[in-house]
Amino acid sequence: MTQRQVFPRLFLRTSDLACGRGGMVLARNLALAVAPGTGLLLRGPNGAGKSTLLLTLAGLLPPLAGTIEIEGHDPEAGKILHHCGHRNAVRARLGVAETLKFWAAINGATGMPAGAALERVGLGRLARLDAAYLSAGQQRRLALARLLVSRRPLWLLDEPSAALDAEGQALLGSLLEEHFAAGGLAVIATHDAIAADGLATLTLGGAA
Ligand SMILES: Nc1ncnc2c1ncn2[C@@H]1O[C@H](COP(=O)(O)OP(=O)(O)OP(=O)(O)O)[C@@H](O)[C@H]1O
Repeated sequence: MTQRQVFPRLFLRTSDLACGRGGMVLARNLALAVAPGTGLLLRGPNGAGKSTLLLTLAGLLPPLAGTIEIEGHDPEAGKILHHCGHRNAVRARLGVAETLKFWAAINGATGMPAGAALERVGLGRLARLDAAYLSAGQQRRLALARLLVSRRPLWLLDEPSAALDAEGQALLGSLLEEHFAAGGLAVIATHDAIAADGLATLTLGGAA
């Protein structure tokens, strides 16, 4: 889908970045450069540090060295990133649409209405179901819908295609391409092939 540029032109850059946790350095000397309308796939074996790098970029873990810069970011413009971890943040006894409205209230209802976002990810007919009853792939789709109800330019996605069927994987690719067409950026940890234009790859080392 063609979409006009809606985000400010942001560049994510790191310089000599090192990240790790539990006393371990997992990656060092990272010079990432992610331009508007593009994404970076993080690959590498289990334990290589992909999730750790995403958490560091999200500001949820401190860098061990180096800097992370978002060029072009106006601090007055509000939050710029979504960090979507590999858990889906679904609570029992909250309906599917209610869950999404909850996230829109927390993160800002700046994107699609919840109903439209559910339709977009293929969950429209399940809007009233208890979200805890969703299958693993459906919960992953609900997590993707969170990206749509609150518009933010930088998506940091940890295993976004886990449990998705082939149609869900194609959906993920098209959501990324729409995000890129709007000038958004993404960094994605994955073991899967993600089919979207505008993706480069960084492989992290480390032992399984
Ligand atoms: N809180 C913690 N304290 C100590 N070590 C941790 C902690 N959390 C993760 N680790 C370790 O950090 C290393 C990197 O984990 P991380 O989740 O970043 O890897 P990953 O590349 O995302 O792996 P996977 O492909 O399995 O998802 C692992 O060896 C893990 O055991």
